[in-house]
Amino acid sequence: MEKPKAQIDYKNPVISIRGVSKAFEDYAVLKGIDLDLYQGENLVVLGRSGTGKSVLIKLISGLLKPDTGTIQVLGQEITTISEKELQELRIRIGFSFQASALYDSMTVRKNLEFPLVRNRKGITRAEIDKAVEEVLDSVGLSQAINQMPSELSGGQRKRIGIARTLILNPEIMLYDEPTAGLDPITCTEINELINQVQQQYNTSSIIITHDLTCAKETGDRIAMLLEGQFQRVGTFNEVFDTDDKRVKPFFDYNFIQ
Ligand SMILES: Nc1ncnc2c1ncn2[C@@H]1O[C@H](COP(=O)(O)OP(=O)(O)OP(=O)(O)O)[C@@H](O)[C@H]1O
Repeated sequence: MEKPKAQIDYKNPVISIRGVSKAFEDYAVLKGIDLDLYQGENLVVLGRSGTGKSVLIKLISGLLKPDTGTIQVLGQEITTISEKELQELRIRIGFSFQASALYDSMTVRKNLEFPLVRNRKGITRAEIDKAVEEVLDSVGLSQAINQMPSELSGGQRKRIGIARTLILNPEIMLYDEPTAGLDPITCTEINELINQVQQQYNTSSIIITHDLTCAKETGDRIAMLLEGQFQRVGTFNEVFDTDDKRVKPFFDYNFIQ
């Protein structure tokens, strides 16, 4: 799959992380990391299990505080803002987590309405219907509007989960393991959807994964987290064009071209 060319503003970071460290007890997970996510970019964070990818997402969303360093998100310093400012900022960020977290007892329509009704006070019935129809069309599942989540495949549930995030028009998307547990064809469809979202919604995204096909198909840049630091950052080919003994096996084991 050829990735469509994205409009990326490399002068405008929407997330800027500097010197961030995080330890639990005496176990140092992140050891002074620096990372920028640029406007319009898909940035893939790659790393083995337990390297701190989820900790990174929690730091960016303000669920965890770093021991040292600064984290600017959409121009605000997340480590020092108030709880109210943090709540407002989080509405501008879309979270697509491993478990799509749909409400099993609600139809697709109701699942999609939920974030709108909760976060957009005064929204009218007609506006809600229009937003639901538009977002379902974007993820290619208009026909599923009255279905229950249990009637959908894993890939379809993933799409609805992404739609539920997109309905609030987030400026930043955080995808945590978007292809986990999906078959290879469905993985490719989700990768295409991530690229389509980048184009259509002009989002800047961090995609956390250890799926190298996902990394290759979606990432404008890849940041490889190894031993608590981003050891390699660049395009897919730049990151893997190395004899680094910590990187090579990752490629050889995971990826068959
Ligand atoms: N709240 C916590 N308290 C103690 N240790 C934690 C906490 N959160 C994370 N850790 C530890 O930090 C390390 C990194 O965890 P993290 O969940 O970020 O890994 P990951 O890279 O996301 O892994 P995976 O790909 O398996 O999800 C792990 O060793 C984990 O045990």
